[in-house]
Amino acid sequence: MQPLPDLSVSDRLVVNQTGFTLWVASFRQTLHTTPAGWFVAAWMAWGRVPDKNLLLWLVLFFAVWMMGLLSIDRALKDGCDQQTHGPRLRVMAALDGMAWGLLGWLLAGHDVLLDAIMVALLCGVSAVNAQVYVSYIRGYYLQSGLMWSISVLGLASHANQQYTVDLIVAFSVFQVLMFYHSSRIANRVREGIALQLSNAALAQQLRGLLTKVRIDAATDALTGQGNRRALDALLKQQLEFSVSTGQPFSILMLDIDFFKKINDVHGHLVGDEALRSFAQRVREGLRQGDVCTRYGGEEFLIVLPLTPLQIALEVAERLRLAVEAEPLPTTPPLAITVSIGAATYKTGQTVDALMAAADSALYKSKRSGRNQVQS
Ligand SMILES: Nc1nc2c(ncn2[C@@H]2O[C@H](COP(=O)(O)OP(=O)(O)OP(=O)(O)O)[C@@H](O)[C@H]2O)c(=O)[nH]1
Repeated sequence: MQPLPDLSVSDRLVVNQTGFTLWVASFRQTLHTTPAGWFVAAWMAWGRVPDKNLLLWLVLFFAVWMMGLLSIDRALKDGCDQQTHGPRLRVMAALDGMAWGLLGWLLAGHDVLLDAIMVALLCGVSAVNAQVYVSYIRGYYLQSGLMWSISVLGLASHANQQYTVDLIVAFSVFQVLMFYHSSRIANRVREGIALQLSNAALAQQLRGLLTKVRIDAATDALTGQGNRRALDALLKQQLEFSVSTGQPFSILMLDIDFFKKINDVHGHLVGDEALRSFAQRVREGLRQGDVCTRYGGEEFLIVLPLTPLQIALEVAERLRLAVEAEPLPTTPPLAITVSIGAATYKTGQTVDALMAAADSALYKSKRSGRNQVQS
């Protein structure tokens, strides 16, 4: 069998494990057809071989068959780990091959018709198994190899009859061809599994990247809060919700007072740190469902779902006090204040009109001396 191209050791393990799992499931399926094989064998052999031998073979095969089913069910229940269940299931495959081989041994040398039908039956078993074991080809070599060698040994013990030699040659040619073709098909199947696995891994990686891109596209890089894009989507959503349910919602527009001075005195890096720290303090002062976004520069916009104006003013005042209460933990610590404009959605209003209302309330706060809340 050709080695698979471009597979790492771990990829190879995953491909082997997947192939093994597929084989176990198919192995279980095919065991359902085994009793049909017994029926054909018993019908052929009846009256030609001693009943005792035939019954012994049936009992032995039935035991192997039952053990096989139980082992497979146990493996499937346990998640089919190849390391754990591989050895036992390989033994089952070997016993299965031996049981069929024993049939060949038992029936060989009686008469030309019986032997020919028996070889045809074993070729059929081999052909079926070539498909069943296609994702786990080593199991096929084991199962059919044993079946072929034991039955051929049986036929060879009657090699004084010319037809048994012919049957040995025919069966051997058939088996070699089956091995050759099934190994090539198995290789294609393994390549298919490898391709599917790498596609699935790629799809998962892409899904992860897409989620990250979506989050990044809606997040302000400096403060980690929602950005303008997220705000627009959120406001649209809130407005639709409010229209359909009649529930109020409010927005708060926050602007740090004299922020320019911070940049001028301490530099832009400290200004950036102050923005991060301010955003965090605001975030900490909000309920779970409230959303803080960076509107632009040192302006932030908070969306308060299901909130009437009265409550919005209380939230705003609480935030204003929290900002004023202690300096931001920047280096150096900065004592700042914030002006806030509040507005509540009125039926029929557009998003732009609502924003304009909050903006003019903020302007009023600035005009009235800053560090206050207006609506
Ligand atoms: N460090 C930093 N500064 C920013 C950022 N975005 C905007 N700014 C600065 O924020 C300042 C805003 O100044 P102004 O609009 O004059 O407002 P202000 O000084 O806060 O005064 P009032 O708003 O009237 O109280 C400007 O100096 C901007 O450069 C940023 O991302 N990082």
